[in-house]
This record gives sequence, structure tokens and C-alpha cells, in this order.
Amino acid sequence: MRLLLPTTTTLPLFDVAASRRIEARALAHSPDLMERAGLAVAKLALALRRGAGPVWVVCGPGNNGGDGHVAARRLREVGVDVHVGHEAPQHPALVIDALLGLGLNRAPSAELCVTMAAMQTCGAPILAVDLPSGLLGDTGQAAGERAVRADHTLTLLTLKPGLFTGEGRAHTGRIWFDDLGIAADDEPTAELLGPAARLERSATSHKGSHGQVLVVGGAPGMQGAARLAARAALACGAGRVYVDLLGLSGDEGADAGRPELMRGSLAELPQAVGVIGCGAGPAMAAALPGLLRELPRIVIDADALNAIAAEPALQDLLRARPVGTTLLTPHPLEAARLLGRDTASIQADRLAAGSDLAQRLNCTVVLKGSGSVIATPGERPAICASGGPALATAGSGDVLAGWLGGLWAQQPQAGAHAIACAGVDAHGRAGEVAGALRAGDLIEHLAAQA
Ligand SMILES: NC(=O)C1=CN([C@@H]2O[C@H](COP(=O)(O)OP(=O)(O)OC[C@H]3O[C@@H](n4cnc5c(N)ncnc54)[C@H](O)[C@@H]3O)[C@@H](O)[C@H]2O)[C@@H](O)CC1
Repeated sequence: MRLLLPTTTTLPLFDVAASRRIEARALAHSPDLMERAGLAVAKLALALRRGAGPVWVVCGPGNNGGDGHVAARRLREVGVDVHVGHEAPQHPALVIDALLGLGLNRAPSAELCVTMAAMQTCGAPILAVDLPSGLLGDTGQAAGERAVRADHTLTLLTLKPGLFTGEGRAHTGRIWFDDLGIAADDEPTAELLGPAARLERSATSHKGSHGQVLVVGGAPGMQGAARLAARAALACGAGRVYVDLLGLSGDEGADAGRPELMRGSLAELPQAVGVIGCGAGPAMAAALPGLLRELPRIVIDADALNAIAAEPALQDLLRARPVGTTLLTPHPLEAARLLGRDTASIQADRLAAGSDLAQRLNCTVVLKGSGSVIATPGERPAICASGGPALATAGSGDVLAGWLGGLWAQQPQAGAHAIACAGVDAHGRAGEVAGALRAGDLIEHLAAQA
């Protein structure tokens, strides 16, 4: 058993169907899985309980409840006061949530919701077994009106995607993992990202060795967005970074705080990595056809995504680009516009929505949000395990787009999927701070850990 995050390696994720197949095969040669699961829960419970009160074990009707009963027995064997039932005991030291796990298949009844509410308000920390009750393992969404918000989740046998995306992270608390001694023998549904290898710089390199980035965006009143992207690309190590501020010419709008940045345009820089759309406004639509036809590698964000959503001819241009050369970074509302759906339906299944969008537009898609999803046609999707609420701040998306462009400029042979995985994970880690974060400071955090 181990605390899972931050992970130092990329890990396989298995949806409910794959987890069931793994479990069924494992049971054939290891029929004591539930004993192992219950023992692991009991061990963690001993470490987590607070105070001298009883451990309250709330068991459901299936094997998740079975794990809870084994844990209760194991705890009693070592002299712990245990209360099993749906009514809260006096001053519990810990709640073990073994109500519903992988088998959740409908909205919890009103009666179960009352039990969940009691768990939530009893004052003790909650340890969820396998999954917080009421949370769907595939999507990270609640099946009904309520899902347990645990302080700890001990997930068993496999890591499920729903623990890491959607509402998952708000419900799991700290995630622990025990594979119960079973090697997962199925095709992973997705990957949980670990950190990418550090970029090495040759001792004889020069700025020409580290590529060019062209940031196109920043309409009047929104130039900060393009500047943040450009500053991020520069901080990432791109050799030269140019900005084309839409609607401005000459030295107008130069970034006085970053004299390293230069003005440039598509005509002068046809081989640059494009980072387009940050704060671009409606002027972006007219610039897009040329950029989509010419630039060999492009990161597309914000108003460029909105322009593409509104114009089928631009979607055709995207689809015509070779796979691996285009990277879209929509937040859920932008993804909804691109798919002609509403935001709730995107969030209901983020892995599926990211993959659907990637297929439709023949692009790599980073569906931003808690547990960003990275999807590319022909690649296994990935979920980002890093990041936190400090990233919910103006400009953090612009910084991501610029950082991705900076990474790509330095790795011209890399495909969009690899760049997205590396950049999104780094961005998430840099944003793991307590309290609020300004996007300008996020660039410095990224640079410090690169
Ligand atoms: N079989 C084994 O040996 C192992 C089982 N494990 C545990 O088993 C769990 C899966 O067990 P199950 O497949 O029995 O599934 P669950 O225990 O999650 O739940 C299944 C039962 O809950 C009912 N149910 C589903 N949704 C409900 C709702 N909203 N309200 C009320 N009842 C609902 C189902 O009708 C079924 O009776 C895993 O999450 C894990 O905790 C793991 O420990 C690995 C080993």
C-alpha cells in the first residue's frame, strides 16, 4: 500500500469493465482477494483514526461492503472498538466508507443519502474503500445528488479514471493504492501522467538550436494574454519568441517588462511553432486560415477555438493537417462549443469528450479542468494527476499554451501528444501551491522546476 500522489511515473488506469476483468481473472488463482483488501483497509484505518472513539464502518450490500466487514473483523482482532451499521456512534475516531464501490449503477436512494450525510457530519475523518460511495469510477461524476467527500481513499487492485478527473479529486481526499499483489493484465483505459524527462541542452547549443515560437493574439484590451503566453514560451527555453498582436503594428504594444520578446508575423516566420488565440478576440477568425495552412506545428487556445467552433471551413482546415501537428487546449465550455454540446455533457464524461473531440478534428486535445484529459487519435488518453485550485486564475491557460509552444520549439521531432503530456503535467505541478496564484508567478514556478 502506498500514497499515490505525487507520482514519479506514469501509471495505468483501468475503467470499471477492465477492473472487473482483472478481478475475475485474479480471483481464479487468488480467492482471498477480499481478505487482502479488508486487511489493507484495517491497516490504513489504524494509522488514520483520530482519538479514542470507535471506528464506524458503514457497509453496503456488495463486495465493497464485504471489504468493510473484513476490515471491521481485523480491527476488532487487535482490540479496536468497532461499530458496524448505518447509524453514527458517539464520537467516532474514523469512518470507513464501504457503502458502494465499483458496483455503483444508479443514483443512491434517499435512505443512503441520509447515511452519507451522517458520515459527512459526524466530525471524524472518512476513509473510502476503493471509491468514495456514490462516485462513478469511470467518469468521476456522482451517480446521483450526493457522493461521499472522503479525506482518504484506499483504491484497490486498479486505479480508476474517475478518481482523478471530473469531480473525483474533490471527493477522494488523499489517494492510497494497494494492488493486492495482483499484476493488472488488461489493456489500460488511460494513463495517469508522471513527470516528463528534463530537457537537456547541449553545451554547444545556441539560440538557433532551441526553436522559434510565434504567439498570435492579444487584441486591444487583451494583450496581457498574448504576453503571458510569450513570456511562458521564453521561460520554457525557446530560442526566439515573437509576438503578433492583432490590430497593432510596429513597436506599439511591446512588452516593456520582457525586452527579450520580439514582434513578428507569419510571413516572416513560417517555420515557427504557433501559439494562437490567447486574448485574440474576433480578429482571430481572419488570421486563422493562413496560420492553419502554413505553420507546421500549432497550439490553439481561447478565441481561436471559438472561431473554429463557429466556422465549419476552419474545422475542415484543422482536419486536413497531419495528426500530431495540432494541439488544442479547450476548457470545458470551449470544448462544448466545438462539439456543439453543453458544458454539463462534457463534464459528465471528460475522457469520452476529449477523445471524441480529438477524433472529430484529427488533433491532440487537452481538455482542461480538474484532471486535464489529453487525447489524440490513435493514442491512449492520459489524465493529468497534478494541479489544484490555485490554477483557477486568469491567465493560467495562456501560460499553459505558451509553455507548450516553448516545449515544442525545442523538440521539433515530438508529436503533439507527447508535448501535451509533458507540458500539462509540468504546469499542474507548478500550480500546486496553497492559496491564490498569479499567472505571472506561475511562469516563474514553471521555470524554477524545469
Ligand atoms: N471480489 C473481490 O474479491 C474483490 C472486491 N473488491 C471490492 O468489491 C467492490 C465491488 O463489489 P461489487 O461488485 O459487489 O459492487 P459494490 O459493492 O460497489 O456494490 C454492488 C451492490 O450495490 C448495489 N448498488 C449499486 N448502486 C446502488 C445504489 N445507488 N444504491 C444502492 N445499492 C446500489 C448493487 O445492486 C449491488 O448489490 C470493489 O469496489 C471493491 O471494494 C476489491 O476489494 C477487490 C477484491
